[in-house]
Amino acid sequence: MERKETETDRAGVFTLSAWRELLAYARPYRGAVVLGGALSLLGGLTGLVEPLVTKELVDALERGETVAGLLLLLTAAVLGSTVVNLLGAFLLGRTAESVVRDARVGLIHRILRLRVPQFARFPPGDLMSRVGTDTTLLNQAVSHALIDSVKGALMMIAILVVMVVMEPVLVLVTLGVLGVCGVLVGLLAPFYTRYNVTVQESLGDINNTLERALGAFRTIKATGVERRVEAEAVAASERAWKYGVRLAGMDGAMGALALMGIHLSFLAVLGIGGARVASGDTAIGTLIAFLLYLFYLIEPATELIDSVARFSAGVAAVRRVREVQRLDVEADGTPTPADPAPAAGADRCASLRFEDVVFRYPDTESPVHHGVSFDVPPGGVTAFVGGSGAGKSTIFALIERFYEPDGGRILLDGVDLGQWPLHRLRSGIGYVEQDAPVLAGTLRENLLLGVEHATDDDLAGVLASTRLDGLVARLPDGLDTRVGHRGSTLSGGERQRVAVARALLRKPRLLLLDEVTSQLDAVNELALREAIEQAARRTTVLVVAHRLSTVTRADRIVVMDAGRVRAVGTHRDLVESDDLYRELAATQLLTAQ
Ligand SMILES: Nc1ncnc2c1ncn2[C@@H]1O[C@H](COP(=O)(O)OP(=O)(O)OP(=O)(O)O)[C@@H](O)[C@H]1O
Repeated sequence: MERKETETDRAGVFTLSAWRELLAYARPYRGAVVLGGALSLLGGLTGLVEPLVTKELVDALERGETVAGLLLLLTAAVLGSTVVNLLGAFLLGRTAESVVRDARVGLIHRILRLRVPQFARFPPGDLMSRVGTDTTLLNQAVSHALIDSVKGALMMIAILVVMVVMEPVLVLVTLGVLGVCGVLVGLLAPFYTRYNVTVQESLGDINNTLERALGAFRTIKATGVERRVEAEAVAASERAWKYGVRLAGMDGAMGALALMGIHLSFLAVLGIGGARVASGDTAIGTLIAFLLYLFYLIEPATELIDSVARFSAGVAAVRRVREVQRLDVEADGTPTPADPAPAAGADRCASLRFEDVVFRYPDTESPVHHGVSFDVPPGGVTAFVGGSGAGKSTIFALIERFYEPDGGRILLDGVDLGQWPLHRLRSGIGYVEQDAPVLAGTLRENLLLGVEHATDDDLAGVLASTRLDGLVARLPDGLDTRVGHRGSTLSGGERQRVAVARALLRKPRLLLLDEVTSQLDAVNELALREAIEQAARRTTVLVVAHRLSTVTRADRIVVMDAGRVRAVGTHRDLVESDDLYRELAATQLLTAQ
């Protein structure tokens, strides 16, 4: 599968700006981060008292003194550091979870409000993996990379300071050995980053492949391409496995290097320190305490190395999350509770006017509309007919403001569409898309989508007019029957009628119906046509239809041809005046009505 070049590919991952982006996520929680970090540090520092007390204890034993007080102090230090560590870890863990929640909430908010052209840039599977997997990696980056690296570095500094105070010569020995291991880890780090990015991209590829296939499950089966889809997903899984294994190897190597460094330092300190004890330059208690501190370095050193790993995974995730957050969203597409009630006159039929509208879809060569003009007075049925690709559905997409025209004007009730608050505009429109989508859930949920306030009488009336009442009576749980993924347990015609019923329940001022009778039998088509004509008494209805039989009774018919309005009139007018329409009528209706 072809993969788009992402910002992550172009920018590399170990950049300063990546750190800044991570910090930006943690900024709202800086209080908690500082307190949690301070507690963790304090816990670590409290633990550092233990070797010092141990040294005192050994010295006291050597001098034959009583050690009960020191033992009590030691116990208090252990308990104190445990409690403080626990509090710190909880606070930091909670912060990391909060950062993930914020990122998810932000992404969900943004994705649902994306402008339609922006949404088309990302496959849904990719967007979902950004909300799910990438935000989880963010947790790792914040809790491990950001916090643990700072904490680990501070702890190491604190421990080294204590060690310098105790025995500077042995610190030099320790740093020499640890330095060599640190350089080796540094050499491995870029590989770790690269492997991590590949694993994440491969996971995204699996998601995309499956999402594409599961979205058209029956087509995949009917065309027999299960093996090909499987091969694509398996190839991506293999790639994730291959690089995952390399990462596991790197993880092991980096951890082993850190441990080896500590152990080699231990041996070097034991050798050189032992000689210094023998020569009387160092007390035995000091050497024991020093060696204990050396082992205390294991935790912060491992934390630091772990942060490198988590950070490299997290930065790519941050960038993928940010890519979505930078996309354009609609300013006011959804109503808020504070929005005022609909304006006076909102129950009137809408009037519509297209004035010389020019429109080209983003990233396409030529316009779809080359100066489309027509007038629709309030009420009645206006039908759009014309060849496939003439630009009929695009008219509806422009009315809903999924796209903005490149030229000309569209006026609703005499007001330019751009002047309408988006949610106010859409709340007055009932729109049924060409493939009449039905969502997973119950029939009732589908019908009441966006019209939760509809009364039982409204519902019963609409069910009767769309002839869905018979279906509801047959279903085991009536309106509460689940309709499957994308309404898969309904027939095509039933799905169309559910979509129309949902639009009618909105009691719209403008009803846009795109090919809503294509899958209906003659009886249901006639019934739906009557329901639409009834609705046209209180609503302005626009329909796109391929079958002329469905629109011959329309109040006006707009004939479109290659992005232009060719003629407008009633069926009778057009049969007389327009060649293309007459031809369509002759082939479809056989006899002009
Ligand atoms: N999102 C899109 N991006 C790019 N081009 C598009 C997009 N949607 C439609 N088009 C193109 O715009 C042209 C007009 O499409 P439109 O859906 O408006 O035609 P139509 O008259 O409704 O056709 P049909 O009767 O087949 O549904 C077509 O050539 C189509 O390929």
